[in-house]
Amino acid sequence: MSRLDVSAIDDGWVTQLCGFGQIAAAARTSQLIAKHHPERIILVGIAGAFSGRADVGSAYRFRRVTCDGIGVGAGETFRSASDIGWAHFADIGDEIELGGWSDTSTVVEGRLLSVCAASQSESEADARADRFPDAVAEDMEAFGVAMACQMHSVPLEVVRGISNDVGDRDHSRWQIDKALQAASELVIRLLDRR
Ligand SMILES: O=C(O)c1cccc(C(=O)CC[C@H]2O[C@@H](n3cnc4c(=O)[nH]cnc43)[C@H](O)[C@@H]2O)c1
Repeated sequence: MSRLDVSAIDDGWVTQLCGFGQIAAAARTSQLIAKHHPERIILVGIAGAFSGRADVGSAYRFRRVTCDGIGVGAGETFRSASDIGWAHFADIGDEIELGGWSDTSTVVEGRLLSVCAASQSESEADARADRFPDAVAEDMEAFGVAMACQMHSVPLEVVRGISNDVGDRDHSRWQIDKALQAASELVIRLLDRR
């Protein structure tokens, strides 16, 4: 079974699961922040890469996360919360800046797109890639975690290992172990440069 190897990470860090999808991740993060009062948080896991924008088996650290899927409509007629003039909460819109580490050398340009339902075909992936020309990868939790962190004023870093191409539903092609290994290594490098 694939797992993230966090054995090399210093004491003082608490490792917890955030759950699946934006809602579980936001609620769980808020619960964990209330319990542990962390100085900072790192979200680590896997994500899909938009074609040609990231390599399967590599890991990336992101500067910003954008929510896709909360708003009105679907497909080409979808309008996001910000598009229709709504904030998600107070001054939090569809996009949240990440970071908090002084060293930004391993941060990738381009955004992480955090979706409610993963793209299920190449055409859905292409449509999302067209709507977000600077989106590097797609995940399902980062925006929810970022929302909770923003509300609690806790800096968040997001590290995602790329396990698959966005839209690819054939799990036999996914490289989860390699992606998690790359993500572990990037987190350890990040902790060394704090
Ligand atoms: O069964 C499928 O076809 C399928 C397609 C995409 C994602 C899933 C998941 O169950 C995602 C689990 C988990 O991993 C992250 N993740 C990994 N690859 C992707 C992706 O291509 N698009 C969105 N999320 C992805 C995600 O954060 C989930 O937590 C199943």
